[in-house]
Amino acid sequence: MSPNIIKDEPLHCPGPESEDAGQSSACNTCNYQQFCSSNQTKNVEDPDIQLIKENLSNIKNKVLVLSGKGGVGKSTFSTLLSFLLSSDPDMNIGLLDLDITGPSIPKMIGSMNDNDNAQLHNSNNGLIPHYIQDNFASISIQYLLPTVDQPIIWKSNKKEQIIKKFLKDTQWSDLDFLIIDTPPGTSDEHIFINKLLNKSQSITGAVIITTPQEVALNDVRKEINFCQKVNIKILGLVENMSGFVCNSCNKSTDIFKPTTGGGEALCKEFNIPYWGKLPIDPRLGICCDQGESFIDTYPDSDATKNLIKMGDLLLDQCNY
Ligand SMILES: Nc1ncnc2c1ncn2[C@@H]1O[C@H](COP(=O)(O)OP(=O)(O)OP(=O)(O)O)[C@@H](O)[C@H]1O
Repeated sequence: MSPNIIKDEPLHCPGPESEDAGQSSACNTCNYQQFCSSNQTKNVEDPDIQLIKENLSNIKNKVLVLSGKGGVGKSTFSTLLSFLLSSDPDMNIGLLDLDITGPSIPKMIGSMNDNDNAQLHNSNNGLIPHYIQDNFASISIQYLLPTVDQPIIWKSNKKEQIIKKFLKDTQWSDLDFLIIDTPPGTSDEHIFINKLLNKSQSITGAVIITTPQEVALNDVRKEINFCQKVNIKILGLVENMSGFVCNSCNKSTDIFKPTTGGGEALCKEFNIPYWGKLPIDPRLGICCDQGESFIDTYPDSDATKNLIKMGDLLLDQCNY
C-alpha cells in the first residue's frame, strides 16, 4: 500500500512520512494508524521533493518568519524586511505568503486592492509571481482567488497541495532571499514547509516574532522547541510592539508593563540571537493598510532605524 492512497485522513494528519506518523493525537482515530506507525512509510521519497529542489535551486537563502501567537506582527515584519532588503537594487527578493487561510501580504505590499480579482498568472511554465518592483516579487493564495473576501476553508491535504504548488511551480528569478511569512503556531503549514523544504534543500533559518506580553512569550517557547526539533536554525528573535513612541513628544511608554524586555531574556535563556525591538507606531499600520513601504515613507523613525540593524544582522548571518 502506498501512502498516496490514504484517503479521509484526520484534520491534523501529520502525514505518512512525518516523524510523528501514526503517533500524533490525530492518529488515534485514523484507520491507517497501524500502517503509519510501521516504518514502511518513512523511507518513501515524495517525487515532488526533487521537483521542488530543482525549482528552488536559484534561491540563495530561505528565511521563515514564525511566531507562537497570532497577530503579533509576522506579516508586518515580513513585509518590512522584504521592502528593506529590496531597497538595495543589487538584491533580489521573493516574499512567499504561506498563510493559506488568512493571507494579508498582497494588501500590505500594495499588490492588491480590496476590489481586485486574481492577478497571478498561471502559465504553462508555472506560476508567475507578482512583481512589486523589478527586484521584489511575491506569491500568495490571495492571487489565485476570484475575490478578496472569499473565505478559505481547507483540510490539511489541500493546504499541502497548494504549498507544494507554490514551491514546485513558482517561476522565481535568481533570488538572494525568499522570505516566508507563516501562520501562527506550529500548524499544518509549518509541518508541510519543513517536510518539503528541509528535505529538498534546507531552510536557512527562522526569525521569531513576539510581543513583550507573557502570554506571547510563553508561546514562543513552543516555537523555539519546534525549530530545535526539526533542526531549523533560529537566526534571531524580534520583540515587536515593544513600547509606544509618541510622534509628537517622542516620549516612550511601555504599553505591556512590566514585561517589556522579555524577548531579550528569552534569547539569553535559549542562547539565540536577539535582534532587538520594534515600537508600536500607528503610522506602520497605516502604511501596511495602504500597501506603502514604511521604510521609504518614514526613514528617520525608530522603527526604521531598528529594522535596518535587523537587516544588517540577517545579512551578516547569511555572509553578505
Ligand atoms: N510595530 C507595530 N506598530 C503598529 N502596528 C503594528 C505593529 N506591528 C503590527 N502592527 C499591526 O498589528 C496587526 C497585526 O499585525 P500582523 O498582521 O502583521 O500580525 P500577524 O502575526 O501576521 O497576524 P496573523 O497571526 O493573523 O497572521 C496589524 O494591524 C498591523 O498593522
